[in-house]
Amino acid sequence: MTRLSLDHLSVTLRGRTILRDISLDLGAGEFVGLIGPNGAGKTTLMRASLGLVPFDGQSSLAALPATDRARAAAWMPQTREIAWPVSVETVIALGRVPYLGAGQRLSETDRAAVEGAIARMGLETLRGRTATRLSGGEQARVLIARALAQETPLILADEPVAGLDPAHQIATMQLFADLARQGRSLLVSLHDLGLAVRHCTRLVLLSGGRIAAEGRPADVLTPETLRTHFGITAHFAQTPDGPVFQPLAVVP
Ligand SMILES: Nc1ncnc2c1ncn2[C@@H]1O[C@H](COP(=O)(O)OP(=O)(O)OP(=O)(O)O)[C@@H](O)[C@H]1O
Repeated sequence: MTRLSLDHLSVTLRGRTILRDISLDLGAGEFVGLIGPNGAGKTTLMRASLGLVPFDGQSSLAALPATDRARAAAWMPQTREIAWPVSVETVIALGRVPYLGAGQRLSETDRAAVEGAIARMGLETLRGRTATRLSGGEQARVLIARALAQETPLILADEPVAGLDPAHQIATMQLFADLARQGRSLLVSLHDLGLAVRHCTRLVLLSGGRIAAEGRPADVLTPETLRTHFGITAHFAQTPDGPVFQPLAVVP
């Protein structure tokens, strides 16, 4: 089952071509890591997929009416700003808005989704706190919980683990991998290639606005790819604890 289908998608902003001819399908059960150097076009690709920036070509998601889109995909943007000084619980409950009629209160189902998201992100002790007064990493976890509460088949997240401490980074990546195993689909941009290699089912490498490589993590992060697109060398080994990836040096 395809959850997102991009067909020859291109984006031009202020006369500059940012993305060229991107075709990509995301199926049920896939946890796809979108990787690439700064400015490669990762954010733009996710925003265009959602219909948040104009594009040429096709996005199955952007083609949906707004309410259907909000029930099909949850979006966690890179900017973590929470605008209003409301409780953590209230921010997370905003994930249920796509299911509520005008003025309608949360149903039992909505409340269960909010509770599930709070538990999954370990936010029980923060639920009553004012969201704007949390640390950056805590706010990020609240916004991931809001996306989880939306209970969509597809989640798009822009650098969701940036700024989280190691335990929460690993826990969040494991949670995403679990969601994929349960049949959900995730498209997540990541700079931490070590986490990407360990947890993603597929990597898509964007470079210069094009897909430069895609496939199983070990097949994408070759020495040649790392040198050409990231300008680094790295140590990459299969170990009894799973794949281990460590960037080593910048290529002169
Ligand atoms: N509104 C805009 N107008 C003009 N150029 C833009 C606009 N938004 C993004 N760009 C440019 O598009 C390119 C891709 O940006 P994008 O944010 O998609 O990259 P990214 O891969 O997510 O980068 P990073 O890893 O640094 O977050 C950059 O060169 C950026 O300057």
